[in-house]
Amino acid sequence: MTKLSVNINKLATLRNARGGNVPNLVKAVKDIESFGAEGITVHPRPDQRHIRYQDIHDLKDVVGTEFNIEGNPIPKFIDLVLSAKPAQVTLVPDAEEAITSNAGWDTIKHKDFLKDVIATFKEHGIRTSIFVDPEVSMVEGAAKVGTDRIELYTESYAIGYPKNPEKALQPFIKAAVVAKELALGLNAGHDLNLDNIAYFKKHVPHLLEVSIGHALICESIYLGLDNVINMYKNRLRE
Ligand SMILES: CC(=O)[C@@H](O)[C@H](O)COP(=O)(O)O
Ligand SMILES: NCC(=O)COP(=O)(O)O
Repeated sequence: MTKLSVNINKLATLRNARGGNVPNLVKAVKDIESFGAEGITVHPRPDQRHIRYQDIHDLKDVVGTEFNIEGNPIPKFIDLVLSAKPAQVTLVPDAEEAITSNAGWDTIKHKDFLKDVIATFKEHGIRTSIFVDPEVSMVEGAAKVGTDRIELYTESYAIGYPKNPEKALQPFIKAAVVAKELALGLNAGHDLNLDNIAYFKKHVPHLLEVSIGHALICESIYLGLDNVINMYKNRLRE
């Protein structure tokens, strides 16, 4: 079964836009989980443009499903995650000024750093995942740093899907097969949406979790949050 983890970054963007506390993230998380989400994902960036560090403290005892905290493992991020003790931490090599996540880890170049960071989180009982491009060499490098899971960065699939779904998906199928052979759990995310998720789920084996945020929140403006969450879940069950 592939779990749906809802990324609430863009609810925080909306909240911050007016300087108040609407939408209230605590209420939103409770509602999103009641609608059927199987996880909550947040990505506190260094500039706290949407999810703030305080949000993590406010949400850590509210999330009743799986809490997944994503981010670049700078020291203050590591301290934040260790204090929150989420179900999962996903390491993302974001440049601070990046408008969004735009690359997976070079798990060969950063092997020693990733080994140390992952060991720290695992010592504290936190499941680890690292954000990687769908490249076999990067998946093999991920296995060598001791991570529990990888998250395949799906932007290239989202871009290629409308033109040639089969071609866009090939690297992800290969990466998924290798991940299984190396006993790595498989997550995926970035730019997945209601149009492209079913084909991805149908053809990529061993997929444990997808984390979806930007498209899901935008689709919910038209179709409603409860309805959209269940539309994703139905597509993940096909
Ligand atoms: C790692 C990834 O692709 C997303 O989880 C990321 O959280 C999106 O970040 P923004 O919501 O800031 O675009
Ligand atoms: N890890 C991907 C994620 O959490 C959400 O990415 P997106 O759907 O906002 O592109």
